[in-house]
Amino acid sequence: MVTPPPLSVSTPGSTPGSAQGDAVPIRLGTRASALATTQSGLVARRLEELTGRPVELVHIRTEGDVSTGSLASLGGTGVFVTALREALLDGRCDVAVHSLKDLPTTPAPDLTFVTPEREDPRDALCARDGLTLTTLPRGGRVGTGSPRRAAQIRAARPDLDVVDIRGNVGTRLDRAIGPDADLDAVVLAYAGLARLGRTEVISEVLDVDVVAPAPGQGALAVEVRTADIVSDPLTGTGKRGGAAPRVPDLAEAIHLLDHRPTRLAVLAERSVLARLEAGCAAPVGAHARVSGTVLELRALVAAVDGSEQMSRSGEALLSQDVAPEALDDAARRLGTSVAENLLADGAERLAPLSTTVPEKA
Ligand SMILES: NCc1[nH]cc(CCC(=O)O)c1CC(=O)O
Repeated sequence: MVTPPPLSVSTPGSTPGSAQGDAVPIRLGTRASALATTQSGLVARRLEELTGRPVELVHIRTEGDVSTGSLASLGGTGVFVTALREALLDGRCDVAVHSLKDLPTTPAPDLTFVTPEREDPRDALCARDGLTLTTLPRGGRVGTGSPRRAAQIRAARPDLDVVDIRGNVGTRLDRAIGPDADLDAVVLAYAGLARLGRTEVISEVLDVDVVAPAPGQGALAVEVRTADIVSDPLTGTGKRGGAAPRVPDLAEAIHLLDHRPTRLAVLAERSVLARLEAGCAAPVGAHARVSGTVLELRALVAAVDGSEQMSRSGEALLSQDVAPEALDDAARRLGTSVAENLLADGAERLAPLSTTVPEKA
């Protein structure tokens, strides 16, 4: 993927062997929610281990945090992401950590991200009294802000009343298991609960064949300025104006954070979304995994009312003797072809795939 620059670049304020306190700190941009700061904290620890430099967290407020409108009405694409990317591009931070599923599939100019090893990508039912999707009472109320989850819950249990909810993980959990709970259950990503240390609230981890996860769910994207990690082969310096990157050993650390099987799986999943021209608020699920030398993918489009679903699967052989870029291309082609099969089946009839609601300024 990226070529690490030479390691022995000297920087003002950091001589080799100097104490960590003298080293140029890495500034890591993060949203302020509990989940975001937890995820950023995990990446910050790894970066400190890999570089020996201190990592400073820089808090950035995004539209997704400020708005109280429903997630679907926000239009999905990029609500949690734009402000972090602006902070990276204007130099307020050097690294940004996103939940990959919140990242639009359109590449961001001048930015590059890697994906550390993914958590369990499945969704989790958090119900009162340990109830499961099969034991919830008839007409039970289940909260989710996600059209994808709503569609698949309704398809599995047409009698349930699916309620649109918003808020951070803690707020949503309170609706089902708090003292003032007004719902029987909520559906959340397993990964978010695991990172927050809250898996005890889960009453059932939903099988991917019952509720297909969001493309990229459970994975993090660690994003940097491309110029900071692509070195000029002649001078060993960053490409931007020939200047050395502000943090010289960031490139190698970023390279080491990348987990190839995760990267291939999420590339395939996100290529489904890209080919369908669907946003993260569309009722589209995709789950890919590397099994031996095979990349397996299943993708689904669902009618939000639960009346119908279409799914298609495919696999790609991962030859060992090709360049990483060729494997990336194979993963993308797999996602594209599975999406084209869904379109050929008439998936567009089931759901409006592209969200046309513009982002608020
Ligand atoms: N859209 C909010 C969001 N973005 C990422 C996660 C969970 C962590 C992940 O999927 O990696 C969540 C919360 C949820 O869906 O329950």
